[in-house]
Amino acid sequence: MSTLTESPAWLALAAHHAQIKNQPIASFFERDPQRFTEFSRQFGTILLDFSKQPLDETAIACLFALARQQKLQDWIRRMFSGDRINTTENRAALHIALRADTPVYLDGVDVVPEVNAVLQQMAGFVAAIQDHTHRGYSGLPIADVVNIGIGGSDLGPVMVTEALKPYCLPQLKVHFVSNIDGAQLDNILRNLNPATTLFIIASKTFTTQETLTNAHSARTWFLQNGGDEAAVARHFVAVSTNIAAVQQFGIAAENMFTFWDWVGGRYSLWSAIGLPIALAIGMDNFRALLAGARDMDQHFLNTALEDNLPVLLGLIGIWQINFCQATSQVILPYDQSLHRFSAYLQQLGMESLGKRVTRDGDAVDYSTGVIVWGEPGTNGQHAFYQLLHQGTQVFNADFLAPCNSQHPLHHHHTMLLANFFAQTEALMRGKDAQTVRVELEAEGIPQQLIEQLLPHRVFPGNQGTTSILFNKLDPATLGALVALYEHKVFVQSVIWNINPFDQWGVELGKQLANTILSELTNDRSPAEHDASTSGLMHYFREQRARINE
Ligand SMILES: O=P(O)(O)OC[C@H]1O[C@](O)(CO)[C@@H](O)[C@@H]1O
Repeated sequence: MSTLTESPAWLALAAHHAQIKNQPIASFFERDPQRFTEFSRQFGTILLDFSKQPLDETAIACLFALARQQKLQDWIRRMFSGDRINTTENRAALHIALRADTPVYLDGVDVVPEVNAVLQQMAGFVAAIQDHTHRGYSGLPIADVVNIGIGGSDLGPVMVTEALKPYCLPQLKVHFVSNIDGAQLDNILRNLNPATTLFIIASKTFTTQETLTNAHSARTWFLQNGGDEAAVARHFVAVSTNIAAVQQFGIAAENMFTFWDWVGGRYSLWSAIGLPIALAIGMDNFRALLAGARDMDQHFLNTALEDNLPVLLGLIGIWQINFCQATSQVILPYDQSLHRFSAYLQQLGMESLGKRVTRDGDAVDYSTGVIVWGEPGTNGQHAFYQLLHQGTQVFNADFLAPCNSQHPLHHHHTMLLANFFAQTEALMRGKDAQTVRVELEAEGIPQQLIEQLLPHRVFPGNQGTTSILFNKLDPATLGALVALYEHKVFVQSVIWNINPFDQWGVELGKQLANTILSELTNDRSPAEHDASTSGLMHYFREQRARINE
């Protein structure tokens, strides 16, 4: 047994869970008419309601005791003060400095001036594109921006530009290419004019196979369709921490926006990786996004655990995963503009928390990160909610929605929210056999058929959900929501004693892909592969040869 699972706070939680696990969530409401007020918290315009979670006051108190036992507040302070808490890479995790307006120190040096200098550089570039000072090689204004990046160099910018569509400036279209599958790049390029297209090559390391391959193909397309080498500088900029690799690619230092090794890829949308966001929504709105995140940072740093939204969200997840045995976290935004939000949180959660050893390298004997998934409501209702209502999996669900839409179809928004509220109520209450029987009898269904149908029409309910309502999905609110989830992930990492800032698990597949690629391209006989991999490679070669005949 690990020190965590044998610790007093963990054992108290386990014992309390055994006591209350058979009490329906609905019964907590019957016993406590004030439950909604007591089990919800507000920060700014964000309301977090966890009253529909399967826990009571004692459970919450035990969770706070666990947080204290794991020294959560110390860890929060360590992150904010630039300690090298990413120990396997010997790096700080200072994404909070990207949105700070007071000094943040790394090794005794305030990093905020450097951050501001890059923000200034971004502002100048955004203004030059917008006011047409920066034009394409033929003198026409830039009309399309193509961001080439993957993972954290793609998901954040895509998610935010989609979420903030109402704030996007009409004269510029921003496109995203991430996949090594050439279909994505080809589909975008075939509709673009090189003379009016700007490429942003976004890669923290500038070594990522997908991004560099797409970047080279984009440059070839540019050169073959009217651009020349001298024009590349006007049409290609890079965002990276790796100046040497950027220059080697052929992009001059003055066309590069930098960031720092203390910014994890999945925490980087606030840095120059956010350049496509700033081009899409304008620099003022980008700064509002940063300000919203900063407000959440200050809330996280300075608020007592009991009223701290990221702490609460993280601890609810701990209760669900480690005590209720939830195996997935479903993110259900009732807002179509948040349609990439769960994909974004998937990288944030699964790269950060998909760890099997503690900070000290000992194997864990408790669950850590779970699968993160989801789609916007109401689409999900007609696709996978069946499993949520009547399947056998234990999951934790976050429902999110703005109280006010940004479109004029207000009655749609009321219907959308009615569905949100109905689903969380249905997941909690379920429908018992007696209710089903009465309904079927009222429909005049014969008794024998009622008995047959009954088990299929019963909903067990008692599924925990957290509801997050906010006033409107404006840049500041989105910034606060993303920071809320970043810090939630950090809270869970502290409880589990794992490092959320590395991602060694992505390396093995990359190494093997390089070996296999050279075997496939050079038609070399495969090295030591298993029979399945060799068989697949052989089959692929044969089939490809056949198509090319
Ligand atoms: O920005 P880069 O260095 O191209 O990396 C892209 C992504 O690849 C990963 O390293 C995973 O392979 C992510 O962590 C990262 O966001």
